Amino acid sequence: MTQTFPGAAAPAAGRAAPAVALRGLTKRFGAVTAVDGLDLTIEQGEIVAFLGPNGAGKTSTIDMVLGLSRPDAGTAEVFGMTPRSAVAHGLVTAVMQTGGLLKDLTVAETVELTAALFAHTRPIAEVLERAGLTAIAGRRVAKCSGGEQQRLRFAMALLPEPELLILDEPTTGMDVEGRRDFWGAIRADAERGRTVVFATHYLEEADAYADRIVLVSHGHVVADGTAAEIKAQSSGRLVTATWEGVGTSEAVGLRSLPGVEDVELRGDTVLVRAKDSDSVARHLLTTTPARDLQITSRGLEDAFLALTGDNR
Ligand SMILES: Nc1ncnc2c1ncn2[C@@H]1O[C@H](COP(=O)(O)OP(=O)(O)OP(=O)(O)O)[C@@H](O)[C@H]1O
Repeated sequence: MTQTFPGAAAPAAGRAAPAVALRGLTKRFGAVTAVDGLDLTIEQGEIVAFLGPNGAGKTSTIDMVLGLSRPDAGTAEVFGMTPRSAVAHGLVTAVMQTGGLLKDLTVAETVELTAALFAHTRPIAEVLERAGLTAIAGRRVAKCSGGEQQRLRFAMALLPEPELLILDEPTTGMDVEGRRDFWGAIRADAERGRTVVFATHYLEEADAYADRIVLVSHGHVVADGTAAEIKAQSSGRLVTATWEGVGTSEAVGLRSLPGVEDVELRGDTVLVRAKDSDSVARHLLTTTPARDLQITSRGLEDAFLALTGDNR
């Protein structure tokens, strides 16, 4: 995808710079290493969930991507430039969890006041519409629900029409309906090609709204891929088949296939746990009398616990 940014440094010849490029990113707070040599590239247009348990280093990483803090080692680049430069160019904005709202203003007044801080913004009516706030534009912030307040922060973040939108645990404390409306607005907006990165510790949110999940634990990336890939990575898949008369020698044969982790026999049923379920299925169907194949993957929750060592 080729994009041009007014006033921004030209991207590397012939190719758009990644939205985010983190190399060996490290942040320490005294004895605590919050971010520990983190490497990550996010291409333009991706919707990425930054998923991890409490204290994994999500907020510390985001703060460095936004230029709010400096790495102790490594580098953070946003669209090929320093984070501060990207923020100054209006290329990146953020929706944070709390703060930044004046309770006595209305929704529209809040957006108008924020717009006055930028040299150029999208029309106010348009950002209110995109954040699903038109119907409550005249409502005082104090009367808005948690979900409506987050959509207001989203509207404020949309004003400079950023290329990259960063959300740090944006739905903490929201009810189910508020979350659904909030993500509905974000997803609809992302269809325009905006890059979206959000930190969360809600598995279901990462699964439902991200194209790609970057799982972090103890300050570094422990898994990276689609929800399905991450599930497969930690626990593999279970291939179950009916194989009349299957015995120990057949089980030993299956066990020797590449990527097979475990084989279990239950009467005429064989259960094979494997990283590469496709090749197991192919083997069973083409070289054995096995039939009634089923392939199932374990849940993202299992993957999360296995990969992060989190014992919530
Ligand atoms: N300003 C700070 N001073 C000291 N320690 C800090 C500071 N900020 C973060 N930490 C520590 O760094 C580690 C990573 O924290 P961080 O907030 O980045 O994690 P997180 O993944 O965002 O967690 P959460 O989901 O709870 O927000 C934690 O151990 C935290 O206590």
